[in-house]
Amino acid sequence: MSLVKLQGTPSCFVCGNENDNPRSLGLNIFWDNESRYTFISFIPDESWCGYEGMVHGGLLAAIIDDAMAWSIKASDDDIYVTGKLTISFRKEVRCGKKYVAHGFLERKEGRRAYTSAVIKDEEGNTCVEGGAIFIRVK
Ligand SMILES: CCCCCCCC/C=C\CCCCCCCC(=O)SCCNC(=O)CCNC(=O)[C@H](O)C(C)(C)COP(=O)(O)OP(=O)(O)OC[C@H]1O[C@@H](n2cnc3c(N)ncnc32)[C@H](O)[C@@H]1OP(=O)(O)O
Repeated sequence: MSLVKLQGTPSCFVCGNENDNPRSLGLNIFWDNESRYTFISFIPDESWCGYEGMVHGGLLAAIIDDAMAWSIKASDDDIYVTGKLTISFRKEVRCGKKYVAHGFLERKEGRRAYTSAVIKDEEGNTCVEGGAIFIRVK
């Protein structure tokens, strides 16, 4: 496995930088050309919570969305937007613990790109599963 750091989008809530977006989570996105997975590792802090100590599901959806978007972007210069996002929260994600999100491009059909993603904890348990249909913008 050889991970390459992707550039991110400066203004992005997930992968931006604090100069362009002070509210960005500022997460780094990596790409493995062998497995064709994206990798986003993160340790949520208390400001990410909904219920105390439990990370907000909407925020996890944003990370999953980005992990999948970059699995397309890693090999395609076209612009895609999220058309449909599905998500299953299998196990709670806790503040202060380490997690990794992976995104994967399953296939393309016409203007659609079908993707999947997971968030796992350090023990390898799947906490969140996601899927999306991205649409290539004309
Ligand atoms: C200096 C550095 C610069 C670097 C730059 C790097 C670039 C960045 C790269 C990577 C970063 C990624 C980080 C971001 C990640 C987050 C992404 C988001 O959150 S995006 C925001 C949320 N999404 C929206 O706001 C979409 C809003 N919706 C729309 O705009 C339209 O509805 C759109 C474009 C999706 C479709 O509209 P139509 O009019 O163009 O096309 P129609 O004819 O409706 O659909 C085209 C095909 O797509 C299917 N389709 C459309 N919507 C669908 C849906 N919801 N589910 C399934 N299929 C759908 C249709 O059935 C049709 O399929 P048939 O061609 O007939 O086979």
